[in-house]
Amino acid sequence: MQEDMASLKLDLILPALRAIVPALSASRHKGQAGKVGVIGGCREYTGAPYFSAISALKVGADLSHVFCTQGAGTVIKSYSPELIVHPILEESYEMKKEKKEVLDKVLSEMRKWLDRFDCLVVGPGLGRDPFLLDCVSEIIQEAKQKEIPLVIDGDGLFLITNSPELVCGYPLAVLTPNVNEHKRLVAKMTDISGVSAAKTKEADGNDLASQLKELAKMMGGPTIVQKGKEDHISDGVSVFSSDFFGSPRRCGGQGDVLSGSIGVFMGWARAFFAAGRNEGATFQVEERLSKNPAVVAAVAGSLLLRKAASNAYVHKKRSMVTTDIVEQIGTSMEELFPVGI
Ligand SMILES: NC(=O)C1=CN([C@@H]2O[C@H](COP(=O)(O)OP(=O)(O)OC[C@H]3O[C@@H](n4cnc5c(N)ncnc54)[C@H](OP(=O)(O)O)[C@@H]3O)[C@@H](O)[C@H]2O)[C@@H](O)CC1
Ligand SMILES: Nc1ncnc2c1ncn2[C@@H]1O[C@H](COP(=O)(O)OP(=O)(O)OP(=O)(O)O)[C@@H](O)[C@H]1O
Ligand SMILES: [Mg+2]
Repeated sequence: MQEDMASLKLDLILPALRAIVPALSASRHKGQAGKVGVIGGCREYTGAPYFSAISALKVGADLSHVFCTQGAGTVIKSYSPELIVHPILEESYEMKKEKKEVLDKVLSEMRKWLDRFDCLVVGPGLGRDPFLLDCVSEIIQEAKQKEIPLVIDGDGLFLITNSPELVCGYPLAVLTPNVNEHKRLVAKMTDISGVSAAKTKEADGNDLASQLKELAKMMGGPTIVQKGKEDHISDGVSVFSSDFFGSPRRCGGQGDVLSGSIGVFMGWARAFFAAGRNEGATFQVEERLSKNPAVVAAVAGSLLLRKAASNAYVHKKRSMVTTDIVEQIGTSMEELFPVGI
């Protein structure tokens, strides 16, 4: 383990994490517990944006939207009546109008909603169509101007690996790379920074955790959750490892549950910090838990996903799939963040 990496103790961090979760109360209106937008869903992938968006609702957001392509829209709607689905994106192969016209239309549709979101999750099942990614780059830039938090996952990481300037310097971004995505990001950033060939070679090695803080520093703002057997989380200042619970099943889609969950915690943590409530006694319990809301949200999301995966595994063992994890989010939330505390 890296020297300055803090291994979090559950009993010490739980009071602080519980403090950011809003109370349930009849005096709160719809939307106050969170509105999340997921940008993803294309010809190939409809499961990933669904997992991310439905997880956001089950963690406790009031509204969860998906922005996807036409073809994916009907499919995602059929998975769940809970999601608000906007089939506004277009891939090159299905485009019948000029690119500029389509881009303007996508942006004008997106602008109707953008201000309302507490967080945008960009990338689960987005695909890699170049035109679609150009549209998403524009959306990211508008979201940044409005200071909307971003969780970047899946093909969103492919996009920002090719164009890191989209998120470098933006502290309201959380990047959630898996091992492959992390290696690609390290290679790109070391290349840009002119780090020596020897260092770049390190990016191919297994010691990814030790590169994490350096990577986060190079990106100068975003918090990075490097997913794996343990999740390592860094904003370039602190590095935490989250090795709570988890399961030995590696079915696809667990990262999508994580991204949607972090999206909700990000909105909650930001509101909590903005109100200055992190200065209170509860939040001092674990001094080492960061004062950066993005890090707090990442730690909470990782803890929850790993708890839900562990619970699902107890019931389903080898047949456990991501739908089983989604079903366990409610129980896991209640075990970690009981209503009424
Ligand atoms: N149901 C759905 O709709 C889902 C859709 N999804 C969406 O798919 C899109 C692409 O995402 P991705 O994760 O498949 O792409 P990427 O990271 O390039 O991995 C590709 C290959 O790399 C390998 N590999 C992966 N992890 C590794 C590891 N830890 N250690 C070592 N190797 C590892 C492994 O290769 P293999 O073992 O097959 O050779 C893997 O197959 C993205 O939009 C995402 O959101 C998913 O969310 C799942 C559910
Ligand atoms: N070897 C492991 N042991 C225990 N938990 C793991 C392991 N690998 C990943 N996880 C958990 O699963 C989560 C998702 O990580 P994973 O590497 O599967 O992401 P991903 O490839 O992006 O997933 P997805 O299939 O959704 O795209 C991590 O946050 C981590 O908590
Ligand atoms: Mg993924």
